[in-house]
Amino acid sequence: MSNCFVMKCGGSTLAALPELFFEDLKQLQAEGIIPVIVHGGGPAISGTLEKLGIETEFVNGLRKTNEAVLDVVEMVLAGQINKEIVRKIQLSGAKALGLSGVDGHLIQAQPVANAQEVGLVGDVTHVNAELIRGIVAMGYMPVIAPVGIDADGGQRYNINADTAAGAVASHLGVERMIVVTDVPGILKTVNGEKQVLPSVTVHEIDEMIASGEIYGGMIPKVKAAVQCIQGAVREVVIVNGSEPGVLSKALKEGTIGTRIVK
Ligand SMILES: Nc1ncnc2c1ncn2[C@@H]1O[C@H](COP(=O)(O)OP(=O)(O)O)[C@@H](O)[C@H]1O
Ligand SMILES: CC(=O)N[C@@H](CCC(=O)OP(=O)(O)O)C(=O)O
Repeated sequence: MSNCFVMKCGGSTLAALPELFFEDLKQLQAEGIIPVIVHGGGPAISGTLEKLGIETEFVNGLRKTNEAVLDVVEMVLAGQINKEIVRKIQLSGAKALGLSGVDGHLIQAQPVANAQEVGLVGDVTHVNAELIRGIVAMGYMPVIAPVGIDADGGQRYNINADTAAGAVASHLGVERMIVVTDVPGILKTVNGEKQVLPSVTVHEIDEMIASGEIYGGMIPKVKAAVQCIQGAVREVVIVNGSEPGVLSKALKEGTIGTRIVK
């Protein structure tokens, strides 16, 4: 789908996204550059778990998930956050349709390799790209919450939103994925100062993970990016959502954020 791009919107930045961000989305759609949105919501999930007195813990960036945690993940991601994003897009005047990976078997998943450690966390095995194409053809922006379902339809899985977005981008065959977060790109300390890297290679990413310069929530982003660009996706750009006109700049000018290229 050469006219589509996948945008992953992180929980870290959702509350800070200015009205202009949604107007930018609408403008892109009007120009025929169609966003397919996959969102996170990690901080909101943690907040609700805390209110409910349910303990939460991360192992290598993945939330340890049991059935009680999964209920909250689904409620917050597919309910609260998904509808909040849909409302904001609709307020900008564009058409959006929210759904989770469960709807129409949109994101099929299986347990991750370290399921014994993290529980009901999923890896994506299949994406119902036809459904996404159908929604886009009807003039709606798909807004996808990263809850997956197994092939039988009996088991839900919590999927890291970066991983889910990367899988959607790969299965859809888009050229670009934009990862919207709360930092202006991948930062590296040069002469004692943090600088945004305009672009990085897979080799540099490996080095930065090994040295600890890429850590925490940036790890699933770069891993999803590296996996994506092995296939049809040409580049992944990491940008800060609160910067004005960030999407247009990333898509049309290429002058913002960090680009991860083949
Ligand atoms: N090298 C790096 N450059 C920039 N941010 C980094 C780096 N390594 C780790 N991070 C962290 O990754 C965070 C973004 O990931 P995360 O908090 O999971 O965001 P999101 O909710 O958008 O997925 C940044 O706020 C920063 O703390
Ligand atoms: C397995 C796993 O860790 N799932 C994530 C899903 C949400 C997410 O990834 O949100 P961000 O993009 O805001 O980090 C979680 O439970 O927090």
